[in-house]
Amino acid sequence: MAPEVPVDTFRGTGGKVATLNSRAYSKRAYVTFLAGNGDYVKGVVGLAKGLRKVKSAYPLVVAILPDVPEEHRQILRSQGCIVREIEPIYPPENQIQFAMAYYVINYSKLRIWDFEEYSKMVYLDADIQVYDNIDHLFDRPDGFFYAVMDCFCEKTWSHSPQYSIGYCQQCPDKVTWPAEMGSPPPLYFNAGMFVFEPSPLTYETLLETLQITPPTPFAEQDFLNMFFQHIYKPIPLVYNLVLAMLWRHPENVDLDKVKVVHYCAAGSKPWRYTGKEANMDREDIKMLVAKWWDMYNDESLDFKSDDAVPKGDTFSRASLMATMPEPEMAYIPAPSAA
Ligand SMILES: O=c1ccn([C@@H]2O[C@H](COP(=O)(O)OP(=O)(O)O)[C@@H](O)[C@H]2O)c(=O)[nH]1
Ligand SMILES: OC[C@H]1O[C@H](O[C@@H]2[C@@H](O)[C@H](O)[C@@H](O)[C@H](O)[C@@H]2O)[C@H](O)[C@@H](O)[C@H]1O
Ligand SMILES: [Mn+2]
Repeated sequence: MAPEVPVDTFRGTGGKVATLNSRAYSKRAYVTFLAGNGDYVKGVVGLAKGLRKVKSAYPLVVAILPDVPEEHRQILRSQGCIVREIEPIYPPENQIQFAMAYYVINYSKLRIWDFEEYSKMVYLDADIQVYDNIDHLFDRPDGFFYAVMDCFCEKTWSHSPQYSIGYCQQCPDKVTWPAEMGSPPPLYFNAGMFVFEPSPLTYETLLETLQITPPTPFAEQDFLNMFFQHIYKPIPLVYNLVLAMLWRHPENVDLDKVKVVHYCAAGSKPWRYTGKEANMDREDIKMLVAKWWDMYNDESLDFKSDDAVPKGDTFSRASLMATMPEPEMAYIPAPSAA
């Protein structure tokens, strides 16, 4: 009986050759975004260690702006990250004032659609931590944009009609959208985490559309919500717990089930946490910040060169595949001679 050769084995010699749909085997990766020479690099290190702890099968790509210092780039490489420099993206000239200044650099996130060597990516902000394996998100059907719904109740939304009437998509029956204000806003996602497919065509269209779209308060988050409105698919909150949900919609949160925590509430960035801002003295916030630091300080989670091929029974074929070159051809079991 001819030896069985796993169908998705990478390049080899001999045996009958069959081409496979290369998309089925194209690369997947997590991706985050880093700008500046400040302490967000700690967020990326924490994220890299968190993904390692949950045994993610896919690498972490870090899209960095040119202002990220070499020392920080080295730290990221030493943690097994794939560091990719990108050029900044600015919204249309003389209209920047309409976006909250703090968010303008986030338009540069759009460069990740240009990472066309990847067929599917999961974007995660650097102030996000992954506490449970979420690799299965890569298997969601292609052709959609997956992300978690945001909340409109924080003061950061005070510019919006939703906030002015107390409407939030997290509890649409509490304050119903008044007919005189037209139809309720379409479902709106938080852009700190999303599942997407890089593509040259999408990338080109994003940039062209951006040039004719006046900036708005939540910058690239508003823009992405407008751009992907028709293919946006909400995914459960466990994949991106926007911390304000803990005090704004506690009925929607089961902390024991949460897989991904997004430290986006004012004062909640673990690496600059003081506990002084509103809600930051809550026991659940203190627990989540401590959990982030435990992960960040856990030296057993530092990248080691043999990490590429995990040891022992914890290793999964997917993780081996993630470290193997993309199969250009594959072998199917040669017909048995017997
Ligand atoms: O000085 C900065 C500000 C932002 N970011 C990146 O941009 C993302 C979005 O900003 P932030 O998470 O602070 O926004 P929030 O989710 O808190 O609104 C961050 O997570 C980082 O990945 C960065 O690298 N350096
Ligand atoms: O550039 C706009 C940013 O908008 C989002 O953050 C906001 C949003 O979540 C609001 O709903 C909250 O009220 C607010 O606190 C929070 O900062 C994304 O997390 C971030 O990645 C980025 O896209
Ligand atoms: Mn964030």
